[in-house]
This record gives sequence, structure tokens and C-alpha cells, in this order.
Amino acid sequence: MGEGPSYDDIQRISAFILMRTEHRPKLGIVCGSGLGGLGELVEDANVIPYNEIPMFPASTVPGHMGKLVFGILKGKTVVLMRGRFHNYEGYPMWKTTIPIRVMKALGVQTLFLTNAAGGLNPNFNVGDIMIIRDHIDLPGLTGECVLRGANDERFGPRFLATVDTYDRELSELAKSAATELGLHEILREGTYIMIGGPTFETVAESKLLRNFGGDAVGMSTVAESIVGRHMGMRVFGMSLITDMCSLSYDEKKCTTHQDVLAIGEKRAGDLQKLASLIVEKMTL
Ligand SMILES: O=P(O)(O)O[C@@H]1C[C@H](O)[C@@H](CO)O1
Ligand SMILES: Nc1nc2[nH]cnc2c(=O)[nH]1
Repeated sequence: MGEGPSYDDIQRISAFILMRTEHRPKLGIVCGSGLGGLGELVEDANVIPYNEIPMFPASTVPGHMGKLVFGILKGKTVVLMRGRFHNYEGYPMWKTTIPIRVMKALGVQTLFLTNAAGGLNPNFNVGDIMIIRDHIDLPGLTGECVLRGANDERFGPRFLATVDTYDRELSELAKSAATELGLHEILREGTYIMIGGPTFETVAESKLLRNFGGDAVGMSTVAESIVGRHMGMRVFGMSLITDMCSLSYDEKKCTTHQDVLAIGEKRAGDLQKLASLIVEKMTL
């Protein structure tokens, strides 16, 4: 697997976690920047801080608490990451996805990814929720794919087809959940493009990313999706559009991480309602 921990390391981490909780989740949820509030809805929760888990990286980004939450959400047994790892924190790409490998070892079959992202599609608005239909792995296209390095076939194949990364059935289910909640007007669907970060885009970069076909841009998620698919998991992803990228010099906006977190907080209620209903409707 990539350049990272061995299959045995992942089994060891998983064995440690299984001793700390009796929950046996089939669904794994990753909370994006400022979107960890979903963790508050988990019942009968067992919380394991990352710094107590052997070989786990540390969360360094505000809005990412650094805890695994096991428990029941809408009748489903889940494991939820309150905080993910990013390449820009200094972690190699493979390291950012250790928790996804561990989730699979724990028995998770379905991966629900969320993130905060900048809008590139001029028809989008701040506060919209975008279902990820497809992605562009910009680091991967330039030689930093998360699967780079020796491949262990016990995880998955050397050459992974990625045309079907995002599960269509779960996307349709999310659309019907949004309609049921009256959120269809803010629901979008599109292509998420991953950059390394931590810089937000220049105007020229935003134009480039838009011309590449991106509808939203962020600094995570894609490596997690690829690793999930590498291990045969079903993957679904959703972006909260926390800011609009500047596509012209006349409308230069200076996005800050505080803006991102503030929109996350403002939209937390709707996002939690939507995510909960999606989870409720899912067949695992
Ligand atoms: O973890 P996500 O992708 O939600 O975090 C986004 C991207 C950067 O880490 C950060 C920028 O504000 O938010
Ligand atoms: N790259 C990038 N990541 C984000 N995460 C939240 N907003 C943004 C953004 O505008 N650009």
C-alpha cells in the first residue's frame, strides 16, 4: 500500500480499537472542517482520541477535534472521524488515509465523506451543499497519488479503475433526502478538485481549476475516496460550499479559514439534518 504502514500495522491498530469499543460499524463518516457537530448526534458513544491510538497522526487544524466516535446514528452503527488529516499538515498522502484503511479492517463497507470547499461554479452560492459526482485528483495527476509505492494486494489492486468512484445509488438517495427536507434548492452536484493547499487559490489558479472542469475546490477527500475504493468500499461524498473562489480581479475575495468555519457553523443544522436522513435511509 502506498509508501505507508503495512497490512499488519493496520491490523494492529484495528485490534487496539476493537478492545476500546463494542460497536462494530459498517458505516464510516469523515467530518470536514467545522462539520464535526454530527458527532454530537451519535448515541451510546465511545470516543477515542487520536493521540491514544498507536501509529495515528495528530490533528493540527482548527475545526478538526482529533477523535474517533463510535456509536449509533439513526439506528446505524457508525464510526465517525471528528477531524481528518491533510497533506498540507506535513503528512505524506498515504498517512492521511490510515484511518480509512483502519475503518475497512474494522468492518466498514460504506464511506461517507464530507468537506468544506470553495465554489468554482459561478451558479453556486455560499452555503450550498454539493454532492460529489466525480473528482479531479490534481496531486495524483502530478505524481502524488495516494496509491503511489509498493502495492499490497490484500488491500486492493495495483491499478485501480476510478470511473465509478462515487456511488450513484447513494447520490440519488441524498437527493431524495434533500427534497424531503426542503433543501433541494441549495443542493448541487458536481466535480470536486483537490489541491495540496494550504494556500487558497489565486485568481489565475481558480480560473485554471474552473477550466479543468472543477465545480468546487478543496484540500482533502480525494485520497480518502481512492483508498476507500481501493479496498472495495462504497463511497459517497458531500461538500459544503463555504466561500466562492474569485474568478476575476474585480471581485477579489480573501477567504480565511475562519470564514470557512463560520459558514460550517451557520449551516451545521441543515447539514446534520441531511446527513442524518441519508444515514437513516441507507441500507448497509
Ligand atoms: O477537511 P476539509 O477539506 O473540510 O477542510 C477544508 C480544506 C482546508 O483544510 C480548510 C480550509 O479552510 O477547510
Ligand atoms: N482550496 C480551497 N479549499 C477550501 N476549503 C474551504 N474553502 C476552500 C477554498 O476556497 N479553496
